[in-house]
Amino acid sequence: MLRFDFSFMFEPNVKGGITEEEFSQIQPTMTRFVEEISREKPAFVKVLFDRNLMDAVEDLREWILNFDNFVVIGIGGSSLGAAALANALKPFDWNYLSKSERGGYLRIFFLENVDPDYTASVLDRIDPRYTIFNVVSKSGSTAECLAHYQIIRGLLEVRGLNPSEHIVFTTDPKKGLLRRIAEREKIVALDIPPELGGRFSVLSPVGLLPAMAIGVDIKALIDGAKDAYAKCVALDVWKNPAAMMAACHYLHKLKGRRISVMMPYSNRLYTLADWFRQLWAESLGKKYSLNGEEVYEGLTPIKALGVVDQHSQVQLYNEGPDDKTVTFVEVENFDRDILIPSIHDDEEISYLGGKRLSNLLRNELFGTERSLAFNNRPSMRVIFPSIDAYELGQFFMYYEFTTALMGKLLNINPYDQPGVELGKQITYSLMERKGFEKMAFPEPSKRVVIE
Ligand SMILES: O=P(O)(O)OC[C@H]1O[C@](O)(CO)[C@@H](O)[C@@H]1O
Repeated sequence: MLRFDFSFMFEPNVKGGITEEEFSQIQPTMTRFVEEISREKPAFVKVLFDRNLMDAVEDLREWILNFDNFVVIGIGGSSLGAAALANALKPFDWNYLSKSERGGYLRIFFLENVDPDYTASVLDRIDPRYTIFNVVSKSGSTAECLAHYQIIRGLLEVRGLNPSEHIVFTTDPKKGLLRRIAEREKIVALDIPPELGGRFSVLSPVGLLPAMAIGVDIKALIDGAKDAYAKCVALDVWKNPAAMMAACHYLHKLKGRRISVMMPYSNRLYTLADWFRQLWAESLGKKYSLNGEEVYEGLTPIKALGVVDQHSQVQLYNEGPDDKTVTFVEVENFDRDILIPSIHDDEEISYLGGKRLSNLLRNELFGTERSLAFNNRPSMRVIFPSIDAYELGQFFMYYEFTTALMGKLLNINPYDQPGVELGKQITYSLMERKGFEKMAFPEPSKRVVIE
């Protein structure tokens, strides 16, 4: 099981940390909110116990494994979870390996951003004859996804390939354009439960299908999440990692620490921080409270990579404004390790000889953690005994539950994202989408441009 170390979130370990009194005051509230959420059973919990969703993915296994390439076409919650899984659970050279070296599983590519250079370079790398395109969109109307969908449709058409043999949708079970096209053209379509938000959907077919295609043990993923959920509903806050994380981040927010840095000391877990960023930002950044008051609430998620960002960000974390909490993500056992040979006796280098690279990485984490504590900057650690599907499943569940608790503490709705719509509508207007012609939007009356 993942472990959590909150020591440096608290006094006396960190001056200005959480006091015992502050924590005991919030404990009854945390217990009440844990009870409420376990009673409410939000969609991200229900999805774990919906066997049909997993079966629908498993039913496609034989078909999917015929292909060589799996291309995820989606953005935000429709791609970040799958990208985090692929990056964490597959070696960095996965796409360069042969099919037999991949154990019969597929290469994986992501078409998220509509950057033509990037999209073209991905399409250069895949032969559509041996490719399955997974078009993932809960709403079925996201412009980036639909643009990429039409591009690959065009590609299949010029190759005389049948779209229903190379495309699988993941979308709303009833609503939206993709569902309509699926019915019209008999294209296979997996369901995203209607009440499940994109950023909470990694443990649904949104994440499970790509994960299966690259050989991830999706049952272990769900089992990890279920075992974490069992801890998330513990009423004793001291035994409940999600309640502890929410209480600590909330109490530090009250102390002015609104910025949440996630700093994995692992390249494989770095993309998890991207998934966390959407979850935290889109769930907690809300203009209105549940009572309709203007609150402009939210905590700002920032990602950093250990140890690389020790050499770029830590100066700020230690000596800049005291407005952050840092979450280190530690790996205890890496799949591989390297012994540093002793080449020179010079004092500046000899101490590294005979040591393991993982040893250096871990001591760098501890060094940074202690330097923050020395500067009275709070931090916590999430500890992965190793990196596998079971642990990833836990991580997703702990953070989804923590986010739900933060929504209660901040008195906002963590499941909607009204603030993303205006930008989309202005884009529709600029792209001359029917019905958006009259969109008025602010133009700078005073232009300040340096040519
Ligand atoms: O799955 P969809 O509906 O294409 O949306 C993709 C993403 O866009 C958002 O709606 C934000 O614009 C996210 O909430 C969502 O994860």
